[in-house]
Amino acid sequence: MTTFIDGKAVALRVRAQVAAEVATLSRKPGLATILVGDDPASAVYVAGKRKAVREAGMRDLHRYLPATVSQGQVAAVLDELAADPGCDGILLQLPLPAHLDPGALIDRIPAGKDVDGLTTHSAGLLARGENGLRPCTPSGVIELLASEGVKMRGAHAVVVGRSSLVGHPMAEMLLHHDATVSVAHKHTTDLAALTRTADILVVAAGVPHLIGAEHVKPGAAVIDVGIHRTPHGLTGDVRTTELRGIAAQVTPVPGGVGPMTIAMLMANTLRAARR
Ligand SMILES: NC(=O)C1=CN([C@@H]2O[C@H](COP(=O)(O)OP(=O)(O)OC[C@H]3O[C@@H](n4cnc5c(N)ncnc54)[C@H](OP(=O)(O)O)[C@@H]3O)[C@@H](O)[C@H]2O)C=CC1
Ligand SMILES: Nc1nc(=O)c2c([nH]1)NC[C@@H]1CN(c3ccc(C(=O)N[C@@H](CCC(=O)O)C(=O)O)cc3)C=[N+]21
Repeated sequence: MTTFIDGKAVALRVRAQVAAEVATLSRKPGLATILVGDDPASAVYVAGKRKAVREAGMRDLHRYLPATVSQGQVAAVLDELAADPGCDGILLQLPLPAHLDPGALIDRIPAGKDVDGLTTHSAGLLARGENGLRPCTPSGVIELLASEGVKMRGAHAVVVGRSSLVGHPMAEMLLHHDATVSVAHKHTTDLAALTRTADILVVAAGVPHLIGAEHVKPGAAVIDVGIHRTPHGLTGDVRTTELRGIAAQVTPVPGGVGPMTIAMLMANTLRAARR
């Protein structure tokens, strides 16, 4: 039996809880999403985040900047939001146009407002296992595993991908939950041999349909982070239908990790506002 994990349902639960707590606050938390340029996928994601902000009873402090904006102009917007006491969280949507330096811009976000968990400061707190704001997508994956009762302690977790947005923080968080963690990337020599040893397999490679039946140990939990827009709709990095009867749990795309990313962003914004 293979369970399809309903990320949308778990996400709605998290968001309802955040909204209930927001309703008790004397001041509404404010989240600033910053969208630079006209990448259509980014526009969809930011629209989803803004809708969640409104539904949580928070203030939407969205900023749009044209693709031609300079590094200095983006920095000025970030500095203004950093100084604004009504702004509790700042999210700079990635990817940025190629002439901008994302690392330098992200690091202008004060640690207390870093609801995306992507600054050098937040990454350092995660590496040291200290309290801080954590990246939303890997937090959402941990939440999904916990909600399904998947045991992390002592499990062999394999993370495919090592980006600072997903794979790397994912591996660190699984390590903090006492999993034994392996991280695969483009130079991994035999991907299938490694992934077949995984009790928990998190795939964030950005390669459509990379992972199939030949990569999965019977009884494993398989989490598909990948998102790709095709003429036939959204698809992930995992050939999910092949895993029926093999994996114990799999996440669908859409309706798996994506909605959790947005839910954890709401949770992080509430946390940032409380501090
Ligand atoms: N559902 C959600 O909420 C989110 C979904 N995503 C999606 O997740 C995917 C990954 O995103 P992101 O981490 O930003 O992507 P990146 O392109 O930044 O990173 C991809 C990682 O996968 C590794 N990789 C690529 N090809 C292979 C391969 N054939 N075998 C093993 N490893 C490989 C790369 O290795 P190397 O380091 O060697 O180059 C790299 O570390 C994308 O599809 C993205 O759209 C992203 C964020 C949130
Ligand atoms: N600074 C930054 N922070 C991010 O968190 C960030 C980012 N940049 N860049 C791009 C990725 C991608 N991402 C997603 C968010 C929601 C869905 C989501 O809601 N997906 C729905 C489908 C929505 C749809 O696309 O129609 C689902 O999977 O069911 C997906 C992906 C956040 N990212």
